[in-house]
Amino acid sequence: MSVRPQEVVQASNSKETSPVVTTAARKKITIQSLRQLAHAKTPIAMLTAYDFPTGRACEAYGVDVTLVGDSLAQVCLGYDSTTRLTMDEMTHHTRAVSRGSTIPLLVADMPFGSYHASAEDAVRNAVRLVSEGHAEAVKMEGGEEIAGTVRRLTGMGIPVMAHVGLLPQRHTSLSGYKVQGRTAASAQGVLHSALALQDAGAFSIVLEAIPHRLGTYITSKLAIPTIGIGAGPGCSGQVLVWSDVMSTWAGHKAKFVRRFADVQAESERGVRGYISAVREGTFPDPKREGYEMDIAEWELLLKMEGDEGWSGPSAM
Ligand SMILES: Nc1nc(=O)c2c([nH]1)NC[C@@H]1CN(c3ccc(C(=O)N[C@@H](CCC(=O)O)C(=O)O)cc3)CN21
Ligand SMILES: CC(C)C(=O)C(=O)O
Repeated sequence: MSVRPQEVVQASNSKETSPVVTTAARKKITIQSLRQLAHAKTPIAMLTAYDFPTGRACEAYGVDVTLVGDSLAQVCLGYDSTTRLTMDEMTHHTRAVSRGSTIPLLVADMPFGSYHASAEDAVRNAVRLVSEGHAEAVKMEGGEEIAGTVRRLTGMGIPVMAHVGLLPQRHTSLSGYKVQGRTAASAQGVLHSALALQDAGAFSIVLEAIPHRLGTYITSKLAIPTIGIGAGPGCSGQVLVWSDVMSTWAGHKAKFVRRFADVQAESERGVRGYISAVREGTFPDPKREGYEMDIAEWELLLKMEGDEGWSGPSAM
């Protein structure tokens, strides 16, 4: 049925020295190989996934980093904000993605509220995403105020991807989803946050919705890879939400979104085609989509039921 992860790993067991990822031969993506990609100026491709098939697709088609983003709340679970997402939901979906994922680095978002109340809370919840969810790293939104938490988690061996710029979990206090770093003072704030988070041990950092010049500038000032979403081509890599890439998200389209496929149109074609065939009686076709029964057994059944000569419902 499906390609087993083991077979993919064996196929990639070549002696290549370059960490460059191809579909033919791929090695496990690690924090070290991401750093090598960034230093070689080979852009890193990160994409979100929310369940087993999307995790499998990221793996099979060559994504470097698979993110179980808390956009899960909106694009999969139908909540109006990422702040509704619970640890139970994030853990459940991360575990599903992990079943289809071995090669990409698997990162899970820390849900809103799961890392703010105390360092103990952050540790417990991050550990849960790793041990129960099978995530390899966690992502957290915030600046200097979460540096202590980042230090605590990295210190105990849980890799942290930081996230600065537009912080969707704070859309209420920020009065909406707004581009950040447009003034010199705001840009300096984003840069200093990024530096503080790198200093606290973050292995990579998402830059969301900031001017592209600032994305390039921050990337040049950091030793760790930057992953941009609406932060320009000068970042070490890019990330987008699966449902935006596939055109399956019917809600708001941010300026940074590019739709690379129209899965929505294909879904409509499939659903409408199925309904029409059912209503027209052309599905199922008993020859192609049905099962046969030995005629002697059939005659015997009719005899057992005292229904010899039965020739279908119209004869009743
Ligand atoms: N489908 C989807 N894609 C995402 O990228 C995404 C989610 N959902 N949900 C969680 C967060 C929310 N995100 C968002 C949401 C809206 C904007 C947005 O509308 N930005 C304005 C900026 C306007 C301005 O300040 O000038 C835009 O028009 O791009 C950006 C990021 C990113 N994340
Ligand atoms: C858009 C990415 C960076 C994210 O945080 C999410 O998917 O929630």
